[in-house]
Amino acid sequence: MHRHIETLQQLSNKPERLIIGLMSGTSLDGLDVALCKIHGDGLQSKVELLEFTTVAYDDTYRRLIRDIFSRRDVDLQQVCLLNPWIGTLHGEMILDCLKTWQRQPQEIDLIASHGQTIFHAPKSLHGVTAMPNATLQIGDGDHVAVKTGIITISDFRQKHIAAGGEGAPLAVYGDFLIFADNQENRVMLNMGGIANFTFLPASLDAQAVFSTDVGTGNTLMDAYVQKHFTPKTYDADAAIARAGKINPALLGALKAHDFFTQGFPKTTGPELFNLDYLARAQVASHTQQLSHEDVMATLNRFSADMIVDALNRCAGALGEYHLYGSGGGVHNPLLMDNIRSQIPQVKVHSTSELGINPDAKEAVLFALLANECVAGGKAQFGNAREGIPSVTMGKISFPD
Ligand SMILES: Nc1ncnc2c1ncn2[C@@H]1O[C@H](COP(=O)(O)OP(=O)(O)OP(=O)(O)O)[C@@H](O)[C@H]1O
Ligand SMILES: CC(=O)N[C@H]1[C@@H]2OC[C@@H](O2)[C@@H](O)[C@@H]1O[C@H](C)C(=O)O
Repeated sequence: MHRHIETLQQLSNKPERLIIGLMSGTSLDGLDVALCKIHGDGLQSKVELLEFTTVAYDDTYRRLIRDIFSRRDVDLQQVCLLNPWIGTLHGEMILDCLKTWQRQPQEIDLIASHGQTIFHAPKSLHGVTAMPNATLQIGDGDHVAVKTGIITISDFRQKHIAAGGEGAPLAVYGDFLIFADNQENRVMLNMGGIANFTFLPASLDAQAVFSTDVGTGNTLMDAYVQKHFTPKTYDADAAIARAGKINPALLGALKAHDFFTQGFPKTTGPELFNLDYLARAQVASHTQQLSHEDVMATLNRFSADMIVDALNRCAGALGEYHLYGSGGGVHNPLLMDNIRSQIPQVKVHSTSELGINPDAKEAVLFALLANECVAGGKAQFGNAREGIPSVTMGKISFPD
């Protein structure tokens, strides 16, 4: 037997595994690195988050990715070059984290690498009937494995698409395993660049669990700040949005898109929600002259309203529920106020109350998916129903 296959077999029999989960999202703020101790698998999984860091990307990384990110007219050579380059860079970042945490690479059982999404094209976006749902993450896993010497599991989204999903949101798989609770209905709301939520019924009925993207989290606000408030990259503590007033005409125009009337589950990205989207809404609502502050106040409210709208549209299925927030959006106080004030009946918490740092949740999710890949595969998510197929995700890369 190949020694790495033997290692995998031993790993799968261990009571607990040390897994580094990585997430690099649409905000391009940095690489989230979560060192997790995962005990067991499937619905018996228990996660202890031992360490968490976001390694900030420098301007070069941001510029190189922005040149190709969610754009249809890219230099294909650059995409090809960035694929191994990002893999190696992420590997180096992990080695730096391990040094800081005073850990040796040999102690780590697995790396779970999401890679960098550069284009996400569900059918609802590309509209080409003969073509499937599609998504592309770069930062190849072989390069992460060779750089770190650690077996790496990567490219989780392709299996989901192959089995009938849109390649996202995958949050449902991890959320169900570690946050489902038989005492309360829970909604796990993540607000990164894009906002999504997972519904976890107290019945623990896998058929009733679902997950969906709902629209923008921070992506439009970030893009607007980066364009008009350089060198700021986001609206820290909503200082800019708080100085402005919501413009109802622009808000209405932002909401007037078919994406919001489509049923759930659905996925989206900055391929749809970008500055062109905003510009079209400004033209349609004759609001091109608005102050930057008013635009920001309106964008903030837009994210909140579409999150609340999606929650309310699902309200029949949700019943009474507790909302647990995660992702960078929980640090935007105006966004949180705009959500809370519209659903006063709902108790709003942070995932930190469930033992997981809200900034780390998505990286932890990928560690759980890697754990399932080597040791699980038994949890059922509703028998391949649309959007949540019961499949094992990820590709395995050996370090040599
Ligand atoms: N103090 C703060 N005030 C306002 N916004 C904040 C603050 N801290 C973080 N954010 C927002 O959170 C964003 C980062 O969120 P996060 O890291 O969850 O995104 P991501 O993982 O890249 O996104 P996605 O998961 O959708 O791809 C920042 O770009 C910013 O908009
Ligand atoms: C294609 C892609 O990278 N999508 C991300 C993005 O960020 C949030 C939202 O859009 C979600 O659908 C997804 O990530 C999380 C981790 C998910 O799959 O659950």
